[in-house]
Amino acid sequence: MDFGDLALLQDRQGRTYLFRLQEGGAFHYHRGLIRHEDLRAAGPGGKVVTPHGEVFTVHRPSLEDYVLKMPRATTPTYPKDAITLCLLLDLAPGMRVLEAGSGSGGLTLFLARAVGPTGQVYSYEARAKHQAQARRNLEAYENWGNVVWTLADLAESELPPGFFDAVALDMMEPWKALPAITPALKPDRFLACYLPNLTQVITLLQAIETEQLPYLHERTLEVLHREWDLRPPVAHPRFQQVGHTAFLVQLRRIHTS
Ligand SMILES: C[S@@+](CC[C@H](N)C(=O)[O-])C[C@H]1O[C@@H](n2cnc3c(N)ncnc32)[C@H](O)[C@@H]1O
Repeated sequence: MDFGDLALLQDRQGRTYLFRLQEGGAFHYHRGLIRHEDLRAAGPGGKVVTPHGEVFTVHRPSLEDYVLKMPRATTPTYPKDAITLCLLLDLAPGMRVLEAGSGSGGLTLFLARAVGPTGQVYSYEARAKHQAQARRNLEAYENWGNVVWTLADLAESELPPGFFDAVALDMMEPWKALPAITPALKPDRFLACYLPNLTQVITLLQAIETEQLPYLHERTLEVLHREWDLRPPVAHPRFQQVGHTAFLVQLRRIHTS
């Protein structure tokens, strides 16, 4: 861990602080100051103690840490959902995955890691400001050199036929983009949508039925993590939990009859 690297500090209560180490820099805490030089010396997995005796552990931020704390243009796909989308899309190294919208780049980071340097993420975004933030976030954390950014409305875009192994949609009205996307997705491969509202899920499924689009609705699910507070003799579910984030809809492309 060196100057210029991202560091995550964690206090004894589990609160975390994300920042970049700078030569001459300092982390200002209400109970004392910690020099970045001391964090560099402690290294990942090490400990530092403030002049007031406050103990922090030093870490490299995981992808989950980073996405939850990175600067935002829009709310990123929640990490528990992003990793489940990779499962629902059956992603593997070397695959080509289409994504919209880029938003803050949270899901892009997970997709890029899943398909790896031999794969490619084609990330579409309609708003320049959002795309710029997504690009900055990817650059700031991890760049496999495998993301192609396109500033365009996906519903209006021309896509190469039978080109993508998977499609991930985190956008308000994904059904509007299905006519453009469908010929571009390989048969028997997956399209998954991240939809906060059940009304969106219903509209999506109705559009598939009324427009007779070639998809099987495999499943719709929610990802629920129930965290526990374990400090014996205290041992119970945490009083504050992440509640609803979104519904994940898994569709499988079939042949047109
Ligand atoms: C909730 S955000 C996506 C967040 C992103 N998944 C992340 O993890 O940071 C939705 C984004 O979709 C974009 N969007 C909506 N409709 C679109 C379309 N038809 N084509 C391209 N982008 C679109 C919006 O501008 C917005 O930035």
